[in-house]
Amino acid sequence: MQNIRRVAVIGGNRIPFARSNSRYAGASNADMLSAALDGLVARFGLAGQRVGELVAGAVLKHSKDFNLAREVVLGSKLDPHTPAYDIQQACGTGLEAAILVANKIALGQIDVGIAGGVDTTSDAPLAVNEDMRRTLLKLNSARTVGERLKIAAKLRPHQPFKPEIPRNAEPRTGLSMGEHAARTALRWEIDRQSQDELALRSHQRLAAAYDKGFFDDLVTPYLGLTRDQNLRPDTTLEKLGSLKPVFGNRGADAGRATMTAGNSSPLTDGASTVLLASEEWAREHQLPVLAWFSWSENAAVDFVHGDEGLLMAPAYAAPRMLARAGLTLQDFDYYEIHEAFASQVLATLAAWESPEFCKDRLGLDAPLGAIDRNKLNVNGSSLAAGHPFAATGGRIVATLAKLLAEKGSGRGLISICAAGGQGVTAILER
Ligand SMILES: CC(=O)CC(=O)SCCNC(=O)CCNC(=O)[C@H](O)C(C)(C)COP(=O)(O)OP(=O)(O)OC[C@H]1O[C@@H](n2cnc3c(N)ncnc32)[C@H](O)[C@@H]1OP(=O)(O)O
Repeated sequence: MQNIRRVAVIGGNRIPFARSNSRYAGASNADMLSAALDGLVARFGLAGQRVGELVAGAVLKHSKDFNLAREVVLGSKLDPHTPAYDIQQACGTGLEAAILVANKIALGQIDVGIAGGVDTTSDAPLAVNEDMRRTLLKLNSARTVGERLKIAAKLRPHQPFKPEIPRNAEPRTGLSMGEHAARTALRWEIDRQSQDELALRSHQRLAAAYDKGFFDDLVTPYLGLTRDQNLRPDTTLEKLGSLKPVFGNRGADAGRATMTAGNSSPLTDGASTVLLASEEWAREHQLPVLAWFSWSENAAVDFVHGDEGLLMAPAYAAPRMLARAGLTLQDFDYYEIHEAFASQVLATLAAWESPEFCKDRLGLDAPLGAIDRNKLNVNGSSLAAGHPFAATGGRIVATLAKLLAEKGSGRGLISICAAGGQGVTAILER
């Protein structure tokens, strides 16, 4: 085995994120990931090149897309000898793809790789119900007309018309991401005003970043969109405060519900890609390094049997990563905490500030403490940009790497909560 090598983030490219069932309603995962990849290939002169590996994923995937990443490579200008495969780690997919690529580069197994992610809730896979599915499979394998007629005769009239539509819910609890987050918001007493303020800042900061051209070399226009469609530069605290709660608004605690369409990330379509390489590869190709991909850590919580919140795993992952890296929570210039919900970000920060949580759950003598909120999601995050599940990690890695490059030095923490009670965290440095 070779020595561990430094891993460079060279850059990223994504398409503007669109509201679900809107501008990209006619586009597939393959269309959008291809658009993001084409932009990356063009920006970094990768046409005709064999890249070490392309790792990508989608949370909602059609069965026909069994290796979406490879299909997208074959449709791109990359050398078709570029190996590619799909992964799925819920909303952590894009970051996990970057970690996998980075680890192979670090170990000397590849010199350059691309991480990608894409999702569309507009073109979600829709399955027929279980009875129908099994009947159709039997019909497909029947050998004679007689056999087919026998199987078809068993079909009940309602069967074909009862599709199974994918829900944004946990299979083990039946609760949606938002309903789980609402419980966590109550547990951590996250108030409505703080959530709305976080949402407002996300919109204001994303709009300001677009205005000053920050995304000019990170986002390529697609299907008529030049900016993220969910971005509302003119939203106000009053408007956000007037929205009705949409999660946690049933049952005994309905009166304490705080989560609205304004302080929850919206259902979104979009794709992102990130180019990672060894230092030597970057030098040979005369491409500047934006930042170094230095640490990562995953965690999972038992939200089924225990009282840990579904989206609280990053609160465990980040401290473990800090311990391994020999850093404190305050040793950062930027914090990129994925805004699945404003309440999720605020609950994570509250946990790190809590002496009880840090002692009982993390086994620490003292709380991790507060962060400087001015360093949090400085160019906005998922509340404003939207959250096409698997594409969010790539958006964040590219944004943070460019922030570090512009600053010239420093360190940034990435934290992404994921369905299934998981969390993916990483550190970029320059
Ligand atoms: C999956 C993982 O692994 C981990 C994770 O990240 S968990 C997160 C996963 N994502 C989710 O769960 C998605 C959660 N979001 C949703 O389900 C939906 O977006 C939602 C239920 C919250 C809202 O859906 P919706 O009602 O269709 O939203 P939408 O119509 O856009 O907004 C409702 C209203 O609020 C208004 N609004 C929304 N945001 C606003 C803002 N920032 N400012 C002002 N008004 C706003 C809209 O204008 C709209 O007003 P009208 O009714 O007057 O038109």
